[in-house]
Amino acid sequence: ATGTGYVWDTQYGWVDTGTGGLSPADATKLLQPIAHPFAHPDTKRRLHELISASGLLKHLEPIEAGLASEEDILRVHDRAHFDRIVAESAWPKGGDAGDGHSPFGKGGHQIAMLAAGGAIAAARAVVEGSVKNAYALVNPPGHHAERDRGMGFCIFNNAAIAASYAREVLGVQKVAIVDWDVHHGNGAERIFWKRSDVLNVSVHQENCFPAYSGPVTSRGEGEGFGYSVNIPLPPGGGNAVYEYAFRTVVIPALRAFQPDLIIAASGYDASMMDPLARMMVRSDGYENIAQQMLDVADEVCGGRLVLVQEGGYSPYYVPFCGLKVVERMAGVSTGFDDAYFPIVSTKGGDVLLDHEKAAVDAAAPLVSDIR
Ligand SMILES: Cc1nn(C)c(C)c1/N=N/c1ccc(/C=C/C(=O)NO)cc1
Ligand SMILES: [Zn+2]
Repeated sequence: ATGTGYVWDTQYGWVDTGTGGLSPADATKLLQPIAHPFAHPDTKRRLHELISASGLLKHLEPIEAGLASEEDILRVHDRAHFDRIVAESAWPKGGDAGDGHSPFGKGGHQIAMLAAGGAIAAARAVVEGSVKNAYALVNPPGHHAERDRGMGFCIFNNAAIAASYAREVLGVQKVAIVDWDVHHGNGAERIFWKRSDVLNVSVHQENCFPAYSGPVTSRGEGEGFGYSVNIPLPPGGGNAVYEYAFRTVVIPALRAFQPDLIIAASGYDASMMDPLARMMVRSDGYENIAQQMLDVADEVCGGRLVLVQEGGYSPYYVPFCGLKVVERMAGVSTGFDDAYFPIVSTKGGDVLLDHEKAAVDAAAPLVSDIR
């Protein structure tokens, strides 16, 4: 198949993230209400609008999100979690995903079901071959959501739900989930912790969020031992360490696993301008890892690659990072540059530092336990 599928739904721009940055406004703590909380949906709406205004949208195959079914959600999440989200979604001001810092508005369960449905629709289009690869620009994100609870702005684990749908409904045998959001992909890791037919690889800033989650020693259990790969990176890493981590660990892990489908939890919060982490990746750094993923997908699974949007909190920079990634997926150049490149290009991250190389080299031997 050729063509790049694209999922966006207007309601992804309607996620109500409340009045606080991470903590809701609280006069007793002098926490003021804020117009653009960290997880405000405008950041992802701006990425969609840049994809549209740049002309790239015309080169993409639109894929309808549709609501995931209860059955789709329950392949990954407990009934109790699902029922609580639906119940709190009926409250006048909505509820919380599960950590007290992840609010959603009234009717928010519907948008979360659309996000999971968008990831499913993208995976289905790729597996059925109506497109070669696909970008699911979904919201709210999902990679922190575990079976029994949401956290870190995540309600349902969109990528894990798509992976389970591909395996149990579409008959895909081996799925790899590669998470380059800057925060640890704890959700899919826990969900597939004991499985060896889903490989989970997470590249993240060490100890950023969840706290103390995703050390290199966290490798899975039983049948699943070796099929959770964690590459924690020291703060301050930029293009160089991400290029090195993908070239020397992530891509070899995918070659060893030989998946039938690759799903990427694609967040842009490792960027030079993100408020919720301390990495320094630029748009050209994201282009590089995207190209490495496209090449290995061509090599091992006929190019079957689905990117599912996760985090990314800079309304300035997420649009340009995402634009460059989707351009690479579609093999199209819009002719528009990263408008922030003059600002971010002189700030470093281009040289692999010894302690960064050491952190990646610590994870390299993990690949030998993948078959
Ligand atoms: C502070 C604090 N205090 N407490 C108790 C909690 C639960 C706190 N949450 N911190 C957070 C929550 C979410 C993120 C990023 C999520 C993301 O982008 N994932 O991809 C970062 C920090
Ligand atoms: Zn993140």
